[in-house]
Amino acid sequence: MRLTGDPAPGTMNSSSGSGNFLLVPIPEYPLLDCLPNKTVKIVVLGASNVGKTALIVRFLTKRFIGDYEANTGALYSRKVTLDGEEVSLQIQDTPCVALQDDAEGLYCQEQINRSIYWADGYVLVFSITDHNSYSTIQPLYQHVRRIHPSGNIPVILVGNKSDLLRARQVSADEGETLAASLGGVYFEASARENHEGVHSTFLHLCQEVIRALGGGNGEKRRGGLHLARPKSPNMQELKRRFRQVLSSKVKSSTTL
Ligand SMILES: Nc1nc2c(ncn2[C@@H]2O[C@H](COP(=O)(O)OP(=O)(O)OP(=O)(O)O)[C@@H](O)[C@H]2O)c(=O)[nH]1
Repeated sequence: MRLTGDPAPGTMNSSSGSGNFLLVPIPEYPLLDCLPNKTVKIVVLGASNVGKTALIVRFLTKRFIGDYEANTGALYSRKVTLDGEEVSLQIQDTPCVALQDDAEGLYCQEQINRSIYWADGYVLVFSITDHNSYSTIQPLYQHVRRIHPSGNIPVILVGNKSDLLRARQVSADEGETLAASLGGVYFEASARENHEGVHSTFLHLCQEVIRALGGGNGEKRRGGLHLARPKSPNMQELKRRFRQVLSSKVKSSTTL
């Protein structure tokens, strides 16, 4: 989901009256500031209501948010320190995916396909309280594979809402078995109750991505379907600002 009344992609609303609502801005920085060869692009994917937005927000802000509106796919940018080195991290939230009636194919918006193509690493999320959301993971992974048919795909599987043990429909064993079949690691997490668990989950994936990229983005796999980078409002805004800066530079150099 998208944050209610999100004033600008990449920032958090600061005017909501909800007690549960987060008031802390997520710092955004221009693409030009991205560290060369040190940009990690992650996409968070999963069925409806599993806690994709809640996990991202928890990771970036240490806070849990309760109020949302439908997710339109915000992109969050952050600098993080990994193993003592600064890395530019971009995390793409996505609208939900759903299984088709035959339970094999996926309803997956074009915007999500773009995000999958763009990303270096994948957080596949289900809710431990919703077996259907677990069932979407395997087809979802196959879908990612179709877009990136060759190469290593850094992926982690997250069983969210681990605070709701009494409502559990998916066992930890099922999570681990599925993660192993995808070639990733399984994490159980609670965006609601535990920041540390969520934090180490995302950091693990960042490290996997850096390893897979071999320290440089230039080597990124290119075998798959060619799709443009996702057009999140955040990216549009950054492009607009970039154009603005360029045109002001041109103007000032021509007036000299
Ligand atoms: N108990 C509990 N509730 C959670 C947790 N994470 C998220 N929720 C709640 O689950 C609901 C869905 O969370 P979202 O983060 O919006 O889920 P989403 O996957 O982005 O949802 P879509 O927009 O439908 O794709 C919200 O009511 C959250 O408050 C969790 O760890 N524990």
